[in-house]
Amino acid sequence: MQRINAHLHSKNTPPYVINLDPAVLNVPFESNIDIRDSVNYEEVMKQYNLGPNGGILTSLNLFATKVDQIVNLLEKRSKPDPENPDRKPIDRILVDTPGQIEAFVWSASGTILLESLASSFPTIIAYIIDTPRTASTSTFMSNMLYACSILYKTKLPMILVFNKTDVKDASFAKEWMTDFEAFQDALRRDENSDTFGGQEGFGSGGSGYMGSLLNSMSLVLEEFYSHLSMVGVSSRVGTGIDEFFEAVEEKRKEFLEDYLPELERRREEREERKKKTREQELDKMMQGMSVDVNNVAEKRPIKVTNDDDDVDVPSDNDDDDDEDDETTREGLQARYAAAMEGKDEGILGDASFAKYLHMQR
Ligand SMILES: Nc1nc2c(ncn2[C@@H]2O[C@H](COP(=O)(O)OP(=O)(O)OP(=O)(O)O)[C@@H](O)[C@H]2O)c(=O)[nH]1
Repeated sequence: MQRINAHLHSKNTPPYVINLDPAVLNVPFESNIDIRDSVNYEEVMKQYNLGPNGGILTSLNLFATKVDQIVNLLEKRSKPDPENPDRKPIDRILVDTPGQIEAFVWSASGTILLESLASSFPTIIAYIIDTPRTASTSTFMSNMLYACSILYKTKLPMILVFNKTDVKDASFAKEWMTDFEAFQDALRRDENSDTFGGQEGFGSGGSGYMGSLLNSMSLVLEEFYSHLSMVGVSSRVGTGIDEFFEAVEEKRKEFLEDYLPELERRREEREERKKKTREQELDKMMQGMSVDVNNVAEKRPIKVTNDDDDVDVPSDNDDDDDEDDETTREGLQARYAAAMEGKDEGILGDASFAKYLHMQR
């Protein structure tokens, strides 16, 4: 983050920076929006009696309730400001996610935040890999599987960024991703020397199980590699950063050409599904309610205390009965429809979020 932020500043195109890691102590760059300003991670852990990961997840959930405000702000900042013509509109937004990848990728709030961003801006995932720790065939494969799961979960264009190339060159990774035979050779080497997990891993050569598993997985991943861009960088030294931005540009085009139409199709499908469920629920609810209303009306007639008032008192022989019921039902229907669409903040806003939090706990 610091390196790409500094790079963009040096090109005189400062980015808009968002920090989504509630647990980070210090960040060596300035954020425009910082989750830590809105949510106190330690307080969240105390109040909800959570451990570190639960604390991060709940902080993200709390922050996700502000996503509309954030996207509105970003949209405003990405256009010229007539009141402040000297201010340059932002053209890049950097979002730093928590190191605990699963807390972001597999949580409802992570999905909400990503989908909201992607529905307003071309959004790209950069998956940062610690190259020296990915040099053995098994750690490489684990990393690729993780990246693959993120790609399929987020359905957004992805760049694999092999970092720390000042310590270990990433050419081996490129070779393994493009040449199946080269990976096979490396696999055989690791198998023979009993170094499947590399320095930090484990030795399990001899059983043949690991070898054949990795072999099959590398075949499966061939298709996955074809959808990715791969760059080697050193954040420390600054090498490969230009290639990183070239990959970003390539993926931005891909987002607009391939992902955006797909995103819109999925959104329409979801809206249609939501509408159908809403109508079905509404129907069920109104059926139940009209039964109740009739029961109550029969047993307890409305008590009129002031005869002078022009009150329409329903009675057994009142011809307007059906029409009145219909009007009440329509009125209620409209109000419930509004509430279920989330237009009535009072009914669904906080209550549904409280329920959601409860479910998460
Ligand atoms: N040698 C070398 N070290 C690096 C490089 N980039 C980062 N580091 C070191 O790797 C460590 C972790 O870097 P961070 O930037 O904190 O990593 P991060 O991905 O933000 O970590 P979390 O999001 O908290 O998981 C630090 O000690 C960095 O100095 C690099 O290009 N080369």
